[in-house]
Amino acid sequence: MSQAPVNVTVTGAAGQIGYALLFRIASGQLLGQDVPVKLRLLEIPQAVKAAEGTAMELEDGAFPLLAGTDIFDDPKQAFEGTNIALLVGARPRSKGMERGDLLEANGGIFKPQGEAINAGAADDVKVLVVGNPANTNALIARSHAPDVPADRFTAMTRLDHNRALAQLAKKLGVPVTELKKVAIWGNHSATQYPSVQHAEFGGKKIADAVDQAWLENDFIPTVAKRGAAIIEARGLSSAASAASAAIDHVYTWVNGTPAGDWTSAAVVSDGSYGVPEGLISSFPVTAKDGKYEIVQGLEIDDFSRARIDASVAELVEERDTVQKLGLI
Ligand SMILES: NC(=O)C1=CN([C@@H]2O[C@H](COP(=O)(O)OP(=O)(O)OC[C@H]3O[C@@H](n4cnc5c(N)ncnc54)[C@H](O)[C@@H]3O)[C@@H](O)[C@H]2O)C=CC1
Ligand SMILES: O=C([O-])CC(=O)C(=O)O
Repeated sequence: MSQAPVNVTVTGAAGQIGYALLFRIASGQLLGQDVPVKLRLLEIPQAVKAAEGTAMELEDGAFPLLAGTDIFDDPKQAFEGTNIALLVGARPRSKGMERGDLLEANGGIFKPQGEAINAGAADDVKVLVVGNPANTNALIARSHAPDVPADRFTAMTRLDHNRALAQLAKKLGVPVTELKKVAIWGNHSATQYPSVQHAEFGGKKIADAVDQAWLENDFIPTVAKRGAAIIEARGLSSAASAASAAIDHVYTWVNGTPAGDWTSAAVVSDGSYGVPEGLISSFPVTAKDGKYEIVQGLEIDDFSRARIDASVAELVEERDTVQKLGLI
């Protein structure tokens, strides 16, 4: 360990995603095998004891890159000096509950966390919001962190991106590594638009290899409703796959996307593709020098346009709701 440890704050550390995520961070998969990390866990007071148990197990892992684990129940302390903030803690959706129902319940969590990030995080802080409704929770946190550059606030649609890759690989009978330029647009919700308009496999266009009916009736709904299908099957929402996607999102943010490909992340819109400025919407993005950037100049066909607009309309609605609730 030659360099100083990177401070990584994880909220909801005693939850199911936390349990899958922390050990992968400690093993070096978040930032790289030569980067020591210090964990700062945030939980609500009732769950601090459980977080302490997880911290004991982290200790028992004897991870060479783990420089220590601290536990807090106060966001101000948890985000002090943090370089990477993973905002996981929220109330998960239970059977039959829609994301809209969660806005009010979760909004209150993300305001104080945004304020704490603004007050105490390191200058280079990068924030990933996982807790649902992730895009709008990120919007709330960001609106209470006016001193932090807008491009440091992101929400997770990498799980949707990975789900799309998996479905396409299965359909086409190719490994996921062959697939390029798949994109998730819009909200991390059932309205999201998983797009293959520009996607390729082995140099060929995916849109030419699958029929439109399969895309519309099978692929898009399967990816967009996968979260609900996992809840139906497991009785609990996705956890290990969500943790894995959070690792991918941050690793890519820090280490970059490969040439000739992109990934998907919800980032603050600059007005690109008609998405209102300031909304946190998923786009195809590249990462370079520690920055995510929206891929520019893509031609958007009519089918894609309608799907993007529908999901963005939902984001506008969520924004208007939290505005009315005084959360932004
Ligand atoms: N963006 C995405 O792709 C995905 C998002 N999710 C979302 O991630 C969130 C977490 O999921 P799970 O770990 O399964 O939930 P969980 O219920 O197992 O854990 C949530 C944890 O957050 C803690 N918590 C609640 N309020 C907090 C606060 N104010 N500060 C710190 N911690 C707090 C709880 O005590 C609990 O330990 C949910 O909102 C879920 O819907 C889940 C899967 C995918
Ligand atoms: O649907 C949920 O609540 C969990 C989630 O976000 C997902 O699995 O994509």
